[in-house]
Amino acid sequence: MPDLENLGFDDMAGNVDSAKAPPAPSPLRMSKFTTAKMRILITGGAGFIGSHLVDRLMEEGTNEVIVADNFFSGSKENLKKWIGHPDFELIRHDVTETLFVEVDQIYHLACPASPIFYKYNAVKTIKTNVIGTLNMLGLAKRVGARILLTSTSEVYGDPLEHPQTEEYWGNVNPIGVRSCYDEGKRVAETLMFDYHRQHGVEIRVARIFNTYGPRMNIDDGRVVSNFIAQALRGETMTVQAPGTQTRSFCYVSDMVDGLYRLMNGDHTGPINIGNPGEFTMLELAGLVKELIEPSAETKIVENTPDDPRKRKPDITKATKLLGWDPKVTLREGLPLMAADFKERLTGLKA
Ligand SMILES: O=C(O)[C@H]1O[C@H](OP(=O)(O)OP(=O)(O)OC[C@H]2O[C@@H](n3ccc(=O)[nH]c3=O)[C@H](O)[C@@H]2O)[C@H](O)[C@@H](O)[C@@H]1O
Repeated sequence: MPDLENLGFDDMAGNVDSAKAPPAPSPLRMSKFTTAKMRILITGGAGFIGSHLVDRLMEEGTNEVIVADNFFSGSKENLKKWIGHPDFELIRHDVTETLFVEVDQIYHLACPASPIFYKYNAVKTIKTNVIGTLNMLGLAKRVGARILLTSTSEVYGDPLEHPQTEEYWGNVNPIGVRSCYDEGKRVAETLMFDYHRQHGVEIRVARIFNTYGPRMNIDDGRVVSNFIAQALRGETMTVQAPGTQTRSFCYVSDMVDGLYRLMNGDHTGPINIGNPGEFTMLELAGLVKELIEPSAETKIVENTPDDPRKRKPDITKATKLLGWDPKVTLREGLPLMAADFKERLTGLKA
């Protein structure tokens, strides 16, 4: 039996004994704690998943939300309904620089997530993952905040185990073109557990699997957004060879619910959050044709290096420890995303 506590994993009951008591919030924050709203920082909150999380937290009405985003891939447009709200603040900030705010919780999402975007400036991507996570952990330690990292299924690399459980250590190329992201997130996870063991910081680590839904950048470059945009523009859908590689697609509202439950539950993780429905890229293209644009055609194009051949989360832990399971099927979610893309592409909605 491995020493789970020293590995940083939850035991089967999902508990990790901290080596230390968590750092205490500042006296001012403490004094207001029972009366003030929960103050929550979301790094990357102007992005696709981040902005949906902002909606969820703002709609509760019991939170103050601060978004820090450098707008590399995120957009103010995603947050426009909250700008000017007294409980909402938007800061143009790059997480590779330190940030001083007094908060109770930190959702640390900031990082470009589409392969095209994260490979564009690989050095910046790894700095974001390493220095950005160090900065946010330093903040969490100083103010006694609980911090949640959105890690990724990419920590499993091109997996040799299928489906992937949280105990699988992965098969990752440390020097490839994707390494800035997948190795970057692996280091970020290490930093989270080191701050937890050494300094008692309260951590939560989610491993996010492919997520889709309204508000994704139309030219984001990921497969669901590409296929839908191509189908709606009358272009041919580009299936990267061989087309039999698989992914499991989670609708964004399910993802946000999983992150929220993880943050507010008692388990550090890492916990897989994803929809275990598994599809080949050819099947996905077939669904887009069937559900969105019957005239859409597909063509096979060249793939990129180190593309994982298969990916599917084992969500036993999320179900058991968080009471979470995804509700929206791909058949239900694709038309919802297509409706949003259609509105934006035809300019009906600014
Ligand atoms: O969500 C995840 O778990 C991770 O997956 C993504 O990486 P990837 O799965 O490669 O995402 P896509 O770029 O959407 O590619 C998925 C598959 O679709 C294929 N693809 C992509 C684009 C396209 O036009 N056509 C196409 O067939 C790719 O070859 C790949 O096999 C992102 O890198 C990460 O942000 C994220 O953490």
